Amino acid sequence: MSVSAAASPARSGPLPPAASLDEIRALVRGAPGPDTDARARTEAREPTLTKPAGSLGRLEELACWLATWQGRHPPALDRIRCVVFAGNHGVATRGVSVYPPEVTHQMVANFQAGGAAVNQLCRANGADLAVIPLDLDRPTAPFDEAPAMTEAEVLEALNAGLTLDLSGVDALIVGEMGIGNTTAAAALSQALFGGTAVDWVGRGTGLDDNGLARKRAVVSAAIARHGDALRDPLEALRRVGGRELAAMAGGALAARHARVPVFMDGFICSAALAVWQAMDSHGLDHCLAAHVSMEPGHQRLLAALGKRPLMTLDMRLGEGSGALTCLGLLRSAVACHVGMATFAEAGVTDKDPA
Ligand SMILES: O=C(O)c1ccc[n+]([C@@H]2O[C@H](COP(=O)([O-])O)[C@@H](O)[C@H]2O)c1
Ligand SMILES: Cc1cc2nc[nH]c2cc1C
Repeated sequence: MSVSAAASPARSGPLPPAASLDEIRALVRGAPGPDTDARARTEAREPTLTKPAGSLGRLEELACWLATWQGRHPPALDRIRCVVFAGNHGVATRGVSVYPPEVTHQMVANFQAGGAAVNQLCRANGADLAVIPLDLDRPTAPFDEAPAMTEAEVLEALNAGLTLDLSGVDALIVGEMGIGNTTAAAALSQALFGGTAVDWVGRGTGLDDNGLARKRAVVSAAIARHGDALRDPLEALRRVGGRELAAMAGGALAARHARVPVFMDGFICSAALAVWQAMDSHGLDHCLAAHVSMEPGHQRLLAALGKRPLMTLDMRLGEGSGALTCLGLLRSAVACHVGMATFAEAGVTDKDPA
């Protein structure tokens, strides 16, 4: 009874690395928009399926959104790629995390050995995993004192995501690991959306009240230190972001160009990708908020981005874990849209047209 499959559009290979931040800006300006034909075909099929109109709630919207941003009808979620980027942060020396920076390296080894949450969640939810450590022996500069990265460094990190090969991939999850990176996410969120450190800074991996006060002071000092330079979103990413944040942003931009929807994970992932929406109000239209994390800044950030999370699971792990956990829901949306019989096929009487 399933809808007949339309030929998938040919996927081009990976994008070449950008040679400058201006080339990144040009990729944002030239990003493809929604596929209105695929959207129209999904919207036309949905009311013919054997259920009361609207009764599958958000699953109906999800099927339509997936088709729109995959650029094909019917949508598919057979091949999900999760890429976890890891980076180290100079700001981690400021007492802003309860874990020491060497945990980043140690967790990368754990990912590679298959022992982390992300490994189990990829297996349980049918996603493949790539782990990309980014210069772990070269932490970024402490950004309350100096820009976290040089232009060459942020470009290299952006390119780690931009050059991902997404051929044949139906959706992308970008995850991260980096001790200290909730401080970077808070500073970047404040740079992009305003407010105060109290609005954006949370306890991360578990700070006590003194630690929280210290972390707020570090973020406030960074915002004051960089001042008006933070008005340019890419410059904000360079000054108060981190390598794994830049790489996740690069991955989401590559996905837009490859017509691959992105399922956003927690606070750090959302802050990194927010750079594209700060540059272009439609820059994250191909990205969906899978869950809202316990880090309080995440709720505020999703509100600023106009995104309603699919689930609230009280998670605050990172690694792409929240997005991976939502895959069953997304696959449910596709399965119903693709596999259900229509009223005509099943001989079920439809409601009277109003
Ligand atoms: O995804 C989230 O919302 C999230 C919230 C709190 C912590 N984390 C993870 O914890 C690490 C950062 O925490 P912290 O306290 O060192 O800044 C980093 O590796 C993240 O993946 C992740
Ligand atoms: C152990 C550990 C695992 C993580 N995974 C993502 N962030 C993390 C932070 C810590 C501390």
